[in-house]
This record gives sequence, C-alpha cells and structure tokens, in this order.
Amino acid sequence: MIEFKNITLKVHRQTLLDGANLCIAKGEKVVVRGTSGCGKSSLLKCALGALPLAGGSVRLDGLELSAATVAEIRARIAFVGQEPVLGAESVREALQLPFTFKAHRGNAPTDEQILPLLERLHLSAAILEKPCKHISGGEKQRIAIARALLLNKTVFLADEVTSALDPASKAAVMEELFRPEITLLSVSHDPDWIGQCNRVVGIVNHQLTEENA
Ligand SMILES: Nc1ncnc2c1ncn2[C@@H]1O[C@H](COP(=O)(O)OP(=O)(O)OP(=O)(O)O)[C@@H](O)[C@H]1O
Repeated sequence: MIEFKNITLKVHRQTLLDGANLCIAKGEKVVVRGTSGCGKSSLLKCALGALPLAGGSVRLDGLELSAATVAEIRARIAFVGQEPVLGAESVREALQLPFTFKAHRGNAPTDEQILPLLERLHLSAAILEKPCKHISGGEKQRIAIARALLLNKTVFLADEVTSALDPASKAAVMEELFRPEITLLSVSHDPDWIGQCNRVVGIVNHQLTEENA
C-alpha cells in the first residue's frame, strides 16, 4: 500500500535517511519513533511529496510518487499535522471546502452526516459556526480528521495528533483512526497510541528499523 524503497532524505546537507526501506500493507497501523530531529516528520512529508527525495522511491498502491503523480497521491492521502491549516473562514466552510472542487462536487456532506461524526470526535455542533482562527490546535486536528473521513480517505499520515488532546478526546480520535479499513503511518511518543499500533518502526543510524510493538 505505502512503500518506501531505498530512500535517502537530506535537509540542508544533513542526512536523515540513507537507503531506508519500509513497506506498509493495507490496514496496518505503523508508528515511527526516534530521538527529536531524527527525521520522523520528514518521512511523512516525503510521502506527500512535500520534501524531495535525494534517492529511492515512494509508492502508494503501486503508483510511484513523481511530479506527474503528486496531485493524485495527495488526493488519496489524509495528512494531519500538529496544527493543520484548514484553509477556510468557518469550520463549516472548512468541512465543505473539498466538496467545492470538481472531484467531489455533488457529494457535499449534510448535517445528518457531519453531526454524528463531530459527536464521535467529542466536538459540539456549535463549533461549525466558529471561525477557524478561533479554535484550538486539538480542535483543528479533529476537524482535519473529520474532513478526511467525510472524503472517505483510508490512508492517514498522522503527526503527533494526540499531543494536544485530553484523554477522552484522544480515545475518540484513536477509535476513528484505528478502524480496520484505515492504513495509518504515524509519529507519536504516546504509549497508548504506540500500544495500539501493530508495528513500531524506529529511525536508527539513518535506517527504518522494525522494533518490538
Ligand atoms: N525545511 C527544513 N529546513 C531545514 N532543516 C529542516 C527542515 N525540515 C526539517 N529540518 C531538520 O531536519 C531534521 C529532522 O526534522 P524532523 O521534523 O523530521 O524531525 P523529527 O524526528 O520529527 O523531530 P521531533 O520529534 O522533534 O518533531 C531536524 O534537524 C530539522 O531541524
């Protein structure tokens, strides 16, 4: 499903990964951990084509990431970072935004679809009318997750998405993202999150190394 083959990643002449490999099957839940600055977030960014590879290749469902395929690959992946940019004035507009584009036009979610999802993510209906600039980092993360779920995305790259959440909200997010149909590549230091993942991968000596889950 997601394959990093022999990848080399460099930022400003600093080598983060050097010929590293990782293959993630459909439905797997993978967490990457390692010391601060070792390149965990950079690994997620390179899967999105947001950080160029110095060598090797990334494939999603067999489709190799390149300038020609990056838009298609990004359309299939949900990326949720620590402070997602929602790109709209209000939360309601943020949730509807992807459905104004050609690929999803006509499939805009109704309140009957949105409200139960918000409830499952421990968000009140009132948040829909709030300006995005006035909601917290943890709320933004959950709105970004809700938007990806409304788009029926099943591949998630999640970078420390529970760090700003209280235990109940964290459990709610985990319930959504650890569903069997979702393929998850994540970065987390949270023992509960790591404990739920079926694979733990470390970045050691610029390699991606399987650790005991
Ligand atoms: N755009 C950039 N320009 C310059 N250096 C960068 C850039 N992005 C990342 N780096 C550097 O690359 C290294 C890896 O960064 P990255 O964010 O991937 O680490 P991380 O393992 O996720 O760290 P943390 O656990 O602290 O979030 C760091 O030394 C960082 O300073």
